[in-house]
Amino acid sequence: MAPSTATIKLLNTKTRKKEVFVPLDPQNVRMYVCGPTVYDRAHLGNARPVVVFDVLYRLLRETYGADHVTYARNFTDVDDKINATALARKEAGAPGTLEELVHERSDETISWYLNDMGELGVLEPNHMPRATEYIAQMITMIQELIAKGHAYAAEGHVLFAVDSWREGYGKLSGRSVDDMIAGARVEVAPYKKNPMDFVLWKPSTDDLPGWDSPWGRGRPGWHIECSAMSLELLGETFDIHGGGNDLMFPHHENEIAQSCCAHGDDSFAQVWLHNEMLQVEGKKMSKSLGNFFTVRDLLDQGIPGEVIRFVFLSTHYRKPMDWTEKKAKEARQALEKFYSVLMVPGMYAKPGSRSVYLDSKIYPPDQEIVNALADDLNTAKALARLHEMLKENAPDVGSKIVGSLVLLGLLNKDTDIDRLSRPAGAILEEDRVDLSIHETRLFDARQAAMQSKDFSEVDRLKAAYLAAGLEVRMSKSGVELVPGAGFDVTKLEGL
Ligand SMILES: Nc1ncnc2c1ncn2[C@@H]1O[C@H](COP(=O)(O)OP(=O)(O)OP(=O)(O)O)[C@@H](O)[C@H]1O
Ligand SMILES: [Zn+2]
Repeated sequence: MAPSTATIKLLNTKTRKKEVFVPLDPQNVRMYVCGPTVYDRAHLGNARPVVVFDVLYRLLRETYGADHVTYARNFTDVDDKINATALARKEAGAPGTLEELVHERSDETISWYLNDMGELGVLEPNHMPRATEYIAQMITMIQELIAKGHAYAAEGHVLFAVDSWREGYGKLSGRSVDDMIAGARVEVAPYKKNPMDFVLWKPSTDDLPGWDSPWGRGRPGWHIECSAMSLELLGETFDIHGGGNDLMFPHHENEIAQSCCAHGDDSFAQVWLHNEMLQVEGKKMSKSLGNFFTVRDLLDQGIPGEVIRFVFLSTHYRKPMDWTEKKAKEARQALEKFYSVLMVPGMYAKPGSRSVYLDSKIYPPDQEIVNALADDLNTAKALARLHEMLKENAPDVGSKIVGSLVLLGLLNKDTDIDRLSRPAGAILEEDRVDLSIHETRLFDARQAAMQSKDFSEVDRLKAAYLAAGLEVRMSKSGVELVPGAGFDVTKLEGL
């Protein structure tokens, strides 16, 4: 693809200025984004940075070429909350050691996360490191920090000595160490030399996950994970570091302190980008406040992922936003219009199918949309431009809409462009064929059960069909499966 030529400008939290983005190496533009702690389903707030940085990833790929961008987003799989879930399962009688249950919980949460984010049209990053796979690198970095006088061991812990880097600490978030100490109300652990010192390593109990280290069996602190993984995957310096603005202090401030002190210069990330929070009645949506709903909740209510993504894109990433039904409705209507432009069989839509030809053809996006994104990810402006394009009569406007929707992550080769305009539960010819297979299967199972008197397979199938939103009508002459409003054909897969 011929890369488009827009100059990218980004508002750098570090300098508080909108700056022209100049990559360290245009052949390999590198971005690191702090990923989730994998203890439970992602709530809608957690999805906001994922979508925001996916838009940036797509823009960078468009600008520098898809093979010239490296994006890493981690999974934090060392955490008390994961341990607590595993412990609860163990107490409820689940088989396996606590360590195995911890691993199982992380695996399960990661697969939910990737599925849910996939529904929002999010591309998978090039690297998705799990903290537990980089413990050796973390230990090495901690040893370097101790050797350089930036960290000290005490009572099985290792702490970063904030006093050793007063000149740099607090710059990102705009705080001075003295103010921070004055404002600190936390009870200070006796092994800390300074109340602001933070944990690099801490002891672990025998039944919980832990690793051998020069300071005894223990586990890493959260901040060192990102410093070690970004170093390993992207190098000492890289272009962009992102995350929600709730991470700016202390997490990102601490990452900077660790990395700059370990590397011995003040390089690390060139540009820091922070998204604002998704809110509920003026407060951050968060697990601890309990004011959350998950991405999966919305998908289960029949709100397509594209609609959720569209709602995110309608607000600039640096502004707080909330989720409302009105926004979802408007997003759905807008997408319906854009997709309807594409339903020209043989042109964009595959004949007799609901998806778009994207495998073989490349549609360049509209330049004004690229420009809007290049201007500190002005997604709202990009969407406004899409609306304008609907009114244009130019012969290539359809292909530009396709290209722009692809760039925005609102269209891919699997998108069912007809879905939004179909009434909920409406069944297409292709799906009917599937149902007749299932009807025959249930019928045969019942015939067999009459002989064997073992109805377990019949019960299993019936339960699965009900769960997929089908009404099961059984009579002597046959079986009929009737889709209800909540029918979800994907739930029949793998039966
Ligand atoms: N309400 C929100 N709006 C936008 N981003 C959020 C919100 N809540 C968390 N994030 C972001 O989600 C990502 C994952 O964060 P993390 O795993 O720490 O969240 P969590 O502990 O599950 O969430 P919570 O903040 O609800 O306790 C981070 O980049 C964080 O900034
Ligand atoms: Zn991080």
